[in-house]
Amino acid sequence: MGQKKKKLAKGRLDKFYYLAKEQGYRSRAAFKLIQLNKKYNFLGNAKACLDLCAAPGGWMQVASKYMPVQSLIVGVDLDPIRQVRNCISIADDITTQHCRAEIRKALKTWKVDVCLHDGAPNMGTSWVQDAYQQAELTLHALKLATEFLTTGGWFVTKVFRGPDYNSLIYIFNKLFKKVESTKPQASRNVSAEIFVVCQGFINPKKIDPKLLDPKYVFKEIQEGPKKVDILSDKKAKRNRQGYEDGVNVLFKKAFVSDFINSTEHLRVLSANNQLEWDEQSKIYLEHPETTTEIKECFKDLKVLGKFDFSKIIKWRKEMIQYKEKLENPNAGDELKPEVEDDTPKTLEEMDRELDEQIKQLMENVEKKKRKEKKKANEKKRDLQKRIELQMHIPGDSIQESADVDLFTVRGKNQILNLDAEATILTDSEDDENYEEYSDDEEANFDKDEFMEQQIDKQYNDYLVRIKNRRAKEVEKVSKNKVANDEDMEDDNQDDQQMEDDDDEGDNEIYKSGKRKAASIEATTNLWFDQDLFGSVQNDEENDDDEDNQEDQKVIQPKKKLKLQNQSTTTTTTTTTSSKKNNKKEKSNGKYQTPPTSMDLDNEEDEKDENNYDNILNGNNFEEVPLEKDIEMESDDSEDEDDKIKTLALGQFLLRKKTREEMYDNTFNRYSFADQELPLWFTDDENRHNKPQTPLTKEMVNEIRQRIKEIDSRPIKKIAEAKARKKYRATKKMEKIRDKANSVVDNPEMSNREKARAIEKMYKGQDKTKTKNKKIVVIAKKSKTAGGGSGKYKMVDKRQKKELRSQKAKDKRAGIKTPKPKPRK
Ligand SMILES: C[S@@+](CC[C@H](N)C(=O)[O-])C[C@H]1O[C@@H](n2cnc3c(N)ncnc32)[C@H](O)[C@@H]1O
Repeated sequence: MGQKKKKLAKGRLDKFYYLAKEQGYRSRAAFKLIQLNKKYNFLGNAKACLDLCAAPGGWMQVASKYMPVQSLIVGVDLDPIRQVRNCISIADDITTQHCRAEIRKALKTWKVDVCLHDGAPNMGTSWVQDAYQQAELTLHALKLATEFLTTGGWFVTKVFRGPDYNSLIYIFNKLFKKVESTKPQASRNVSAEIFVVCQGFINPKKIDPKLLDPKYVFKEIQEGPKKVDILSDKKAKRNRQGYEDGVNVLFKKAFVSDFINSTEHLRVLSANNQLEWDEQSKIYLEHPETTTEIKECFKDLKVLGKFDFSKIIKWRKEMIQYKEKLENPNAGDELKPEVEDDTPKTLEEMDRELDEQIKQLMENVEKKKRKEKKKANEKKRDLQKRIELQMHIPGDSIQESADVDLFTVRGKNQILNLDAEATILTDSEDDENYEEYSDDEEANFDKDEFMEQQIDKQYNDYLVRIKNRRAKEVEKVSKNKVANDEDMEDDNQDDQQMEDDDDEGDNEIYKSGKRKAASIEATTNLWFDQDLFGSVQNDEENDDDEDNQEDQKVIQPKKKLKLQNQSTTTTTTTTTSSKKNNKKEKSNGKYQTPPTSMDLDNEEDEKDENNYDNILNGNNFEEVPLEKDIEMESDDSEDEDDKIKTLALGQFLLRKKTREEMYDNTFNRYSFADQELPLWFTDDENRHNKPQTPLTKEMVNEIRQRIKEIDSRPIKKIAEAKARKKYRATKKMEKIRDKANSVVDNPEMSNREKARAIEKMYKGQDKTKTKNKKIVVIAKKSKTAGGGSGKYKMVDKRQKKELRSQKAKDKRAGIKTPKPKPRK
């Protein structure tokens, strides 16, 4: 059990272990030989191979696989080797003479091209002892190799990097032309093993036995290789290959206290194989962090991974703190006063602190304000949406009016307390709202109010100027024309209205009240102008219409009409209003549809002038078309163009982004006719506020084209029938093709017969050809048909019958009937 654990700890079950299992190799060592052979290819041409220390036979399996068939492979090991295909195995100690004789027996007169050695003596005594035993075993293997290797043969051996490594390399170089040390991938990095590939066995006639005597060679080498001059090779090359001495060569250990106290603790970890618990470090053993895992890790540092090292390093940190605590138990308490600094603060510092606190508070207040503002905005947006979704009727809720107030432009009346409403401000909820504003904001309102006053004054002046000009023109006309009573009356009314206007201009309270009333009405109208209320409105209007049928004209407040125009901006559906209707309205000349197209631009000025006239005349009324007309028009079904426009607009509703864009575009801050707007602004707004539909000519054309395509499609049943017909035809053709193929493949038929048969099959399939109907002329009795002069076939019922019976008779008798000649 313990051994198994050790194996797992060293991570022995690596990829080569699994690969060996998968590929049926008896040991993972097989891959070492595979890799060595891949590099040097010593097995490819070898006819005989001697594998020393071969159990359990992994290398033998590889040799058998890579060497040519029927080559000789002999494996020797202390342990018996299970039979490997085409291999001879010997169980013996390679250091003995008996083994030598056994090998000789197995090889007979043969010499081997390759001698392999992967021997590992029983380890576990001490590192130095193990290394020596390994070197000794290698030398024994070399001895056998020199005996059984053919000239130019290969000797591949495992060597442990240790003090005797260089001695071995020295000997190899004496006996082989080329010696190379290599470490195949399959050999673990943590292992001190290395493979030496010696190629080109020199096969000297006489080899000094001392060269292969371990005790002598290793001793002599340590004392100085120059003394060993067995082969009188004076130029002994110094081998620079292999691993440096000192690195992974010797088993090194250090004390745990060294690791903890050293400033180069990482170097201590990397340079040693083990950390030992000395007297000094025993204090750490009591610490709860010194787990058995940590202790195990210290036993073999070379097998540790990154995670283990990080654990050890963490442990070291804790131990240092622990040590400091042990050495100076009051260290923690001494630190406390430094943390809680009770030194009195200077005035400056206190000031700074206060400033910071104030700043923080201010920021919080600002944040709160912003949040409230945002909330109110959201509320308003929500309300607008609710109105849009017809979930809410403006003016119904008290809450809503408060919100609207908060976001409407504050008229001067509210601020200056000039009108009745303004006086109420002092005790109303508006007052509370007003108090929310800071001094700066109040100053801003004062400025705004002043500016508004100025603008209103200028605008009134402008109106007076226009009024005067108009009056002069009227005067001129009246001089040239014969003034009738009606005109006179109108003028008088105009004058009266002008006077009234003037009065109103002076009386802001009156004006504002009137405007407000108009605005409320406008808002109501705007709401009920939506399509949803169309029928209701029409019904009502219808009723009115009945009352006013005789007059043929109805008079509506001017603002209502204007806001009806505005309402087109808030509802997209109004854009689909009938083109026909527009035409009718235009022809009517009394009412114009809301400015839905650019064509109306030219007419706008004229219209505006009329509006101004109305304002000047104090009418505030405008002629509108008959309600009857509107009703009739609205009853008409939508024509093609409107359908197309609706469809095109509908496309914008499909995507969230375009839908919301369109939705947003229909709103502006004046959509609901904010109260207390300056007159000049509302006038201007009415003139320019036009619905902006995102439709383009291309889009409309595209939809039109699409509808055309849909219209041109056949009805479903016909299309299905056609498809069925086509399907049947294709099936039939497929069948014929199969038959034709079988005909083509038929070896018993001649080409001509094949062609004829295929032609017959395809005959009648071409539906494009019209059938030539045979014209049969049946002459009645002796009469000739048609009386034509050309050849024709006479068909006589009796003759036909006779001919048929004659044919049958002839057939039975085996006579070929001649064709009857046509009668002329
Ligand atoms: C690492 S194993 C060899 C694995 C082998 N190359 C393979 O691929 O299966 C080392 C072998 O050397 C053998 N060995 C050690 N000392 C030996 C000796 N003096 N004579 C023969 N075999 C020996 C051990 O019995 C062991 O089976």
